Amino acid sequence: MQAQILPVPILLVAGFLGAGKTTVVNHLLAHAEGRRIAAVVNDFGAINIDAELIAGSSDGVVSLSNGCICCTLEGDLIRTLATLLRRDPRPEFIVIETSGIADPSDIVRNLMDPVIWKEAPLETVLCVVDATQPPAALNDALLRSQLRAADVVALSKVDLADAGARAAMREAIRTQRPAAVVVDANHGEVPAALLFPIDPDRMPEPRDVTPRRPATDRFETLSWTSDRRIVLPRLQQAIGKLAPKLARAKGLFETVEQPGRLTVFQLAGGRATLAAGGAPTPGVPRTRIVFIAEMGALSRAEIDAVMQGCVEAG
Ligand SMILES: Nc1nc2c(ncn2[C@@H]2O[C@H](COP(=O)(O)OP(=O)(O)OP(=O)(O)O)[C@@H](O)[C@H]2O)c(=O)[nH]1
Repeated sequence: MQAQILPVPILLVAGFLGAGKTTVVNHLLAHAEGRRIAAVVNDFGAINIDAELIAGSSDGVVSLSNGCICCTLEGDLIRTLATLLRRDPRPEFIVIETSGIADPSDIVRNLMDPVIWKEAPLETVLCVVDATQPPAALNDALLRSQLRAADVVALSKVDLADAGARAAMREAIRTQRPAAVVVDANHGEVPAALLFPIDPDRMPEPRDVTPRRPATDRFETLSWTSDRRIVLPRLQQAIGKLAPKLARAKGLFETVEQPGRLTVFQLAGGRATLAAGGAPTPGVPRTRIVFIAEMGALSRAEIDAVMQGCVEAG
């Protein structure tokens, strides 16, 4: 007798640039508690930064010691899912992190492919919303489309927002998406019970998806790499100059001040942070930064000119 193959539920994680999606996915992977989770992370530039933040490792599939795996979405989502479903052991849950500039309804439509739906039905759409942003930010068309698709909304960065701001944001979310459950996600923590099904045999209902709207290229991504090290005070000055034009930036680099180890740089919601990263990988450029801006806000020449001034002399 052939063993029954259980469907593998999919959790889709949406949210605006820098909202905290990777932080939620990281938390899920780090607290998998025996669940074999496969995470598909989105890489928005030529540089594979998300995967590195998750596992401290690079290229393609990363296996974690707790049985979870992680891969970047390269090209076709359906093909990536088919590859994951063929793995032995098979994942029990799949988490897909969408790009911060994606309308999730496009991905939901793809996931309703009948073959994929049978094997890996979309269980939950989670939208991560930055609690430090003003509630009016939810009026943005892209954010609205992300909220509209959500079953669960996770408020991120609640540690940085006061009670009044959090309540106002919750209210604004409820107005736009009354059907969603809204929870606080402190440093990426969302209760697993809200994201994964209790009954593995129950198939989720197919979803209504709004008709496809023509895609508009609203953001552009500019990647900058160098083999030279960053001079930190110069970078801080440069980011101050570029920040008003940026929707998001993140990077990994070695600094003159701390040679031999990487620094992780993040700019999200207008807030820049630096954190310690792992060891540099031989053969990989010392400085890798991805900048995302609204179309036309920032030119490649401007990035080049500003960033050239931030690295040590050659
Ligand atoms: N203080 C605080 N910082 C957070 C929290 N969640 C996320 N962050 C920070 O916010 C920044 C962006 O978080 P990410 O998880 O990378 O955001 P993202 O949505 O995956 O970003 P993109 O994929 O680039 O759109 C990082 O510097 C995180 O450390 C939180 O709950 N509290």
